[in-house]
Amino acid sequence: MDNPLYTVAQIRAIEQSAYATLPPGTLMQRAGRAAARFAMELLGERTPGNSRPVLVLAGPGNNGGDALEVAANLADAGIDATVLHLPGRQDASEETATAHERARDGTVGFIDMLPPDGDWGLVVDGLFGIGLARPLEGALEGDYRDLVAALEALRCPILALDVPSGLDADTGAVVGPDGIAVRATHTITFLGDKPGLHTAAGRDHAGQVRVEMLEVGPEHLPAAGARLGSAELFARCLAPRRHDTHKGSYGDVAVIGGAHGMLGAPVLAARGALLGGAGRVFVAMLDAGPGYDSVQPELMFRNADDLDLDGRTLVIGPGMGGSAGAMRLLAKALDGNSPLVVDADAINLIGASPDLLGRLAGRRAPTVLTPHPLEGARLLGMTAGVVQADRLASAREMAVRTQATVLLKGSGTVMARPDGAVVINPTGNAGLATAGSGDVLAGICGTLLAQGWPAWEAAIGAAWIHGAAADLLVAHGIGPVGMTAGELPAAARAVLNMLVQESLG
Ligand SMILES: NC(=O)C1=CN([C@@H]2O[C@H](COP(=O)(O)OP(=O)(O)OC[C@H]3O[C@@H](n4cnc5c(N)ncnc54)[C@H](OP(=O)(O)O)[C@@H]3O)[C@@H](O)[C@H]2O)[C@H](O)CC1
Ligand SMILES: [K+]
Repeated sequence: MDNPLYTVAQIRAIEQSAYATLPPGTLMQRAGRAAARFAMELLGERTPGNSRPVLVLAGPGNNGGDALEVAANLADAGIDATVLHLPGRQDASEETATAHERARDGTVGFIDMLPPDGDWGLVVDGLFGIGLARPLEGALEGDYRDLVAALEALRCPILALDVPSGLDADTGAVVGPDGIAVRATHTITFLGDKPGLHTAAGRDHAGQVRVEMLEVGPEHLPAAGARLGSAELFARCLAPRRHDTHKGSYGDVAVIGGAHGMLGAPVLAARGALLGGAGRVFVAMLDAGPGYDSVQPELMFRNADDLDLDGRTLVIGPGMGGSAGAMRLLAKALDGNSPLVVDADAINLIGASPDLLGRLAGRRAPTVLTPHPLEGARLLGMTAGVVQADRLASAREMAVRTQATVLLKGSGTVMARPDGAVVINPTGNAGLATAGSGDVLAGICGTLLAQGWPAWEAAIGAAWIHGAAADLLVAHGIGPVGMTAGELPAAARAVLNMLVQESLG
């Protein structure tokens, strides 16, 4: 299944293209009907007239028009709908004015302010959609900010229309330096899915996302530059194992890292690589560390300077530090022909050295960079805040500069290629926000490269499997609170085996 993600500019183009072929108001009416159906699903099968009312927030633009259509449809279905309408300074569009009349003519109730003791069954957020032009403000401009803040105290589901109000649909950032945005439990988004619902603050604000195409056919849809990840994007790499194979059939991974005081990081990466299926996994330590891993004695420990790097997939950086020795090893790895995952301290070193950056950009073997936002910021010479303000653009820029596949970690991990293609990973949860989980991810990415996956599929697959492993742990009560990185490799192994099994049909 293809899951394209469209920019606001592309959604506007889809809207205009479809609009030209339809009577005025058709798309808004369809949006209103679809969202009212979704609202009724969320309300469950409660007896009409005997349930808590639905609060519908309608803003000044067409998002508000959608909301008024929802209210009219709910009222027609016998559901008690109350609208809080905050019109703007400008006249409403014709379709929004029509929706307003329809709601006024029916049994919809209108209120001017939020009652302090309101007991709602559901809130519908139709304040702003893709037309949000600036941060939500207080008294001077309609009290949007206070209204959204008041929603935080409610315990009922919140259904956002198109985009949670206050969120940037392109980037997933809350608009404004001290901005506020609706925290919806569900979002019904129109005419195509949007990247901002799936990355940065997007996942926390959008909740569960449903895409509603409003009966607009594929002839109106442009080519998407970004898509939402799915196992189908790497399905061609999932192969069942043959009987007549040996450990040499599944590749060697060498994890290079582990300076003094940071010996755990490469071990976690190596465990991820081993349980992800590599034939042999080495831990190449910079420091004189432990001789073996008592949890995973299959791992082979070596001194980093002594290990032959040829013919091995390398994961370089976990706990590596920034010593001259680390730099020398990194230069050697970058100059070689081994598939390579560049993580953690290795990224910091490259960020500080145009020479290393040049070596990286000149590589021909498969190369994946796995920065977290701060490492990515060092690579681009900016702050982590700027990286996070537009994660897709930042990841694309990193991919161009390094000529490598980039995997920018964070909620809604973003994979980018130098040609601009982007995938946002949909799996994972807050349990991954713990020390060492990035090391395991680098190890999983390395193991997939070692098993012959191309860089793009290895990055998408590693992010997906790592996130699904965390989801599996949560499903078993192991997290999100207290989930540890050491628990991820076994869960990732279970996910990978499930995927291979499913790929057999
Ligand atoms: N047109 C259709 O048939 C369909 C539209 N859909 C829905 O429409 C919205 C997009 O509608 P649009 O009117 O372009 O934009 P919004 O409703 O999101 O908001 C624009 C209005 O809001 C004002 N504005 C913007 N930011 C703020 C702010 N921070 N505070 C106060 N007011 C703000 C803006 O006024 P200006 O002063 O900036 O001119 C506009 O009045 C889309 O998201 C869909 O929900 C459906 O897709 C169906 C088809
Ligand atoms: K909205």
